Amino acid sequence: MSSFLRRLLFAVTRPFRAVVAWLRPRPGVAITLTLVALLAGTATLAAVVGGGSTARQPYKASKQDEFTYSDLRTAIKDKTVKEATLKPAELKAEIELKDGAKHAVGYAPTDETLYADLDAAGAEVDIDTSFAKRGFPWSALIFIFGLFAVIGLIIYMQRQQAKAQSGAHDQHTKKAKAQGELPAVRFSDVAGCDEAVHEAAELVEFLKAPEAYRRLGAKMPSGLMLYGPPGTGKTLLAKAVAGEAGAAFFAMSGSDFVEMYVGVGAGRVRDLFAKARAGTPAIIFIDEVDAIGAKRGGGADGGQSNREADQTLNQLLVEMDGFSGNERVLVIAATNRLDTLDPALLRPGRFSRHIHVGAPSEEGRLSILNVHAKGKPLADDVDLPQLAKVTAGSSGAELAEMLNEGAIMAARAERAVITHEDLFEGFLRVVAGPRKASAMLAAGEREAVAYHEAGHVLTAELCPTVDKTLHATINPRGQAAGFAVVGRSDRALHTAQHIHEQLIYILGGRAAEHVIYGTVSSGAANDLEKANQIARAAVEQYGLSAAVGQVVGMRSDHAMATADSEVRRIVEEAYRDSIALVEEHREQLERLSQALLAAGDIDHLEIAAAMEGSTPAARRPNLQPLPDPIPEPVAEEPEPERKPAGKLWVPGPSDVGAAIAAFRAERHKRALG
Ligand SMILES: Nc1ncnc2c1ncn2[C@@H]1O[C@H](COP(=O)(O)OP(=O)(O)OP(=O)(O)O)[C@@H](O)[C@H]1O
Ligand SMILES: [Zn+2]
Repeated sequence: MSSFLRRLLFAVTRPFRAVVAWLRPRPGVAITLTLVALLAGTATLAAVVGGGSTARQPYKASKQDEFTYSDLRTAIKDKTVKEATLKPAELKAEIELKDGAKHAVGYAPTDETLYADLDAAGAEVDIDTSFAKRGFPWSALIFIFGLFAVIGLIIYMQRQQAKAQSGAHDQHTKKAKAQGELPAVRFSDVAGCDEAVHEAAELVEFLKAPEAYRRLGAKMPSGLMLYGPPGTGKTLLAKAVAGEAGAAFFAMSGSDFVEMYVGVGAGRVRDLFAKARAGTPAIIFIDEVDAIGAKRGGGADGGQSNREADQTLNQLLVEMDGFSGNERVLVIAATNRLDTLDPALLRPGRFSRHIHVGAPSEEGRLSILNVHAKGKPLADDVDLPQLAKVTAGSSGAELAEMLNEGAIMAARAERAVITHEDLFEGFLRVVAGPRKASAMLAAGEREAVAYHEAGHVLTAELCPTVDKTLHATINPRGQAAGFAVVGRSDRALHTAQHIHEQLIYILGGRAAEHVIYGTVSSGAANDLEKANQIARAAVEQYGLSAAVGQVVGMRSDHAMATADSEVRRIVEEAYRDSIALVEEHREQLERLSQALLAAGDIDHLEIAAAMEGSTPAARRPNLQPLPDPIPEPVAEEPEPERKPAGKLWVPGPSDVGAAIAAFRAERHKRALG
């Protein structure tokens, strides 16, 4: 069989195979459908045989046959009919006269005596019930058509459902499926992960000039695995590889393969590779590869979806094993969790090259901000290096989103440029969600939240190894009633001193509530949980407890009891110090909470102003001396009429400060009235 024929056959039988594949795991549906089909088929057949439904047209004799109905009646009367065959389906009688002449004649459906009369006239009468020659069996055809329509509809609905589940990826997928795109993305668009870019660049050389490598016997790697936290630019990097190499980009997500019927996922893999091979050089990008490439067998969900994933994974491995090393096709897969992948995927010849795409460093964040700030008019007060500093822990996607949200804020306010305030609001939206205007807290609650957040801010200011608060708010956002954004630095300190201070800060909110009200609200439970986690890690992972010692991972009852009591001791000591710090700086606490109550949120300059009067000498002896807590000299612009009453407003470094102050005063009024 020629390959064309084979392909034709494949294409023609595809819908049937899809139906069968879909029905195979659903025996209930299959049996029901078969029963319905059998019943309906029998009913149709009966209707057709009975001839009940079709309107019958009397038989019309041809021109040559002049024998008419009245001739037949005459022949009956004369008893000259030898044989007669009645065909009620066609309202036709076939007559053989005794003289041997044969005729066909039509009769009326109302003619009920014809049979009896012929019989009485001594003719041999036969009734032919066959319907072969009657009109086309439309009802049967309509029925079959309807059956297919119903099956089609069921399948269509299933697909729609699967599509809805696989969500946003699908549109993207469809585009890529139709034909590989040639991305305009370049390596210069991928910032903050130079090592990953460097490694990927090698493969671009391979794709561009394979001969140079082949001459030396080098084989093109068939797969590249990108791994790292979400939003760090894995998709972007894969696109850039395609863009740099001038390769067609075919993208699919692992979940697209799985939420299909058994066998369809594997078919999609086959299609994808066939398309890519037809248009080399090509990049096949499989996002969320863990959806199909998770360790086989012992899956958590066990059942159907797993079998489907296994088939899809097998097909992927088969396709990759089929690479001869001459195809200029590179498969790039991305995952957040390398450790959950099936080892078969990571073997040489498959995804043997792994590139880590990690969360960006401060320097990396700055270059990502620069990339995405292109084409966005920024106000003079925007300080990208400062933003890179305060966004520690943010991914590239979050930074891009922050700039975008900032631009939206500026556009909404009909500003020509994007201000620092816009960007910071954008940042808060990304990390905590939009401000909840509807979820205003009751006055009492608001005050408690203000003290709580002020406690965090205050203790952070007083602890030298804890990063200082950049922004604190008691305006509910996302899930939180209030929170403090702390300028996390990238360093991970795990000294006893750092952990002690970190705990003082985390428990600072509870400490403030305790000092002011004597009780602690339920909203602070989360802090306690976090403090316990950190203390446990200090004891069990970092070996920071003398009583437990340097043994990691011991499991005796006694050791566990000792560890528990050590965790409790560490947390309690921190809480004690936290309360002491808050009590000693009650004045600053009051000023911070007053500022929060008045303005809703305060930034690092306002915090610095509220902290005035706190001196290193006033701090606990077990804390290191602090540097000056005021990070920047505060400008003294006299603009008293714009200040909201009773609030610590310190104008920012540029003239937007006035506008923000007015905006804040307005909001303040709304919040109170
Ligand atoms: N390193 C980076 N440089 C520039 N932009 C980036 C970077 N990382 C992320 N972005 C921005 O974030 C967007 C989303 O990133 P991308 O989809 O590549 O992340 P991902 O690592 O594939 O995420 P996921 O694991 O969720 O699939 C990109 O289109 C880009 O605008
Ligand atoms: Zn808290």
